[in-house]
Amino acid sequence: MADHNDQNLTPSDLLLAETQSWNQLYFFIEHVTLKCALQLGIPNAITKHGKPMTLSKLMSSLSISPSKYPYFHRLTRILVRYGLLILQKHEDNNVDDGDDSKGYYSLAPTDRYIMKDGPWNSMEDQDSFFFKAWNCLGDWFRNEDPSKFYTAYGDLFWTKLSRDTSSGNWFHANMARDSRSFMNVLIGNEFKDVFKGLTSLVDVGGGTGTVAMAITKKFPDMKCIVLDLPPIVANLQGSENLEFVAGDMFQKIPAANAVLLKSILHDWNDEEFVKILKNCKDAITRSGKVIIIDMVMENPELDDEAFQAQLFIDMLMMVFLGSKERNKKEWEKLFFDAGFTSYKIILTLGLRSVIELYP
Ligand SMILES: C[S@@+](CC[C@H](N)C(=O)[O-])C[C@H]1O[C@@H](n2cnc3c(N)ncnc32)[C@H](O)[C@@H]1O
Ligand SMILES: O=c1cc(-c2ccc(O)cc2)oc2c(O)c(O)ccc12
Repeated sequence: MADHNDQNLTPSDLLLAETQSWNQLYFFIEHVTLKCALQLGIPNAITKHGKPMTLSKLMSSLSISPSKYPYFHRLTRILVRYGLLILQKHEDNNVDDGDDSKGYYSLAPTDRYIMKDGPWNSMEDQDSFFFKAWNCLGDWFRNEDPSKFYTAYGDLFWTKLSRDTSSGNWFHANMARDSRSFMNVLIGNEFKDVFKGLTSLVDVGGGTGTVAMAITKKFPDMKCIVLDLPPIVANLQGSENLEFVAGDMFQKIPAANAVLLKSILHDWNDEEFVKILKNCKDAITRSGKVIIIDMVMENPELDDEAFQAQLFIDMLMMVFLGSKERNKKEWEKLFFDAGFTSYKIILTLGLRSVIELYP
């Protein structure tokens, strides 16, 4: 007797549903195997070796006993499936011995971003902090807390970071890596026009200054201020054209030609968003502008893989901050609610867009 749920499914539907349910229920294994690769040091071992390496050489470089070969090749097999590793088969690969793992393993191009020095890969040392907030997400939909992070910690994200030095350092180090990577693309070619002609700029929520340092290096005549919370900038040393200012963007933003907001507005709800932008409007000159670097959801320029990444980060915003990523219509409404008259989406670089906002 077919289960009542199956009665409308054909046999092939049932078999497809089985495959889909395994993939949906066990999708987390991609994350587990990536973390395992990081934990074992596979990317660094291959990078250090300097060229593709056989499985046995990889195992010995990782001090993994040959007795684990029957298991280790299954880990590398799934890492190849996920596109984290590339397997180049031996020319004379003797497929008769059934060992399809023979060949040379190298890192996929994306790994150099994810594994070696990309942002957000040092979750190892923040396993509990980062992943605890994700557990039992359903609980949050049944309570009145502002975010799942609050449900997990009894603290808002920024409050917790300012109180917990190691998590705060982990977070700001990752934001700095994200900024270094993004600014290399933005300033490294013709997109530097965004900052052209500016004599002063305030990087609001500029963290430890990675973006501001990149800008002042490229534009030495520009005076840059990094505004961030006291615990973040307290011990940071500025330079001739870079100053760290402790403050609260909800209170006041120092005056300048332009204000930069990178990965800021997606941290806040609509009311807070408008408050920040109103303070930005008060800070810039009439001929000035606000430069926003953030995601524009449902961006037709982006492919499905990028859209999925944006959905992940939107979930991240919901879980950690109770905030959201916004589509073009949502951005535009809040720009006008904050009293700005016009804006331009200058360009899209990967997941994020550069938007200029005019008073
Ligand atoms: C997601 S991080 C972005 C950092 C940096 N803009 C970047 O993209 O790398 C958000 C920043 O906003 C800062 N922040 C949070 N609340 C703030 C406030 N009330 N006033 C100023 N900065 C604040 C945080 O300390 C953090 O550095
Ligand atoms: O954990 C994050 C990650 C981001 C992030 C990652 C990649 C992007 O292309 C954009 C943003 O941003 C965060 C953020 O703004 C925040 O306040 C907390 C956590 C994260």
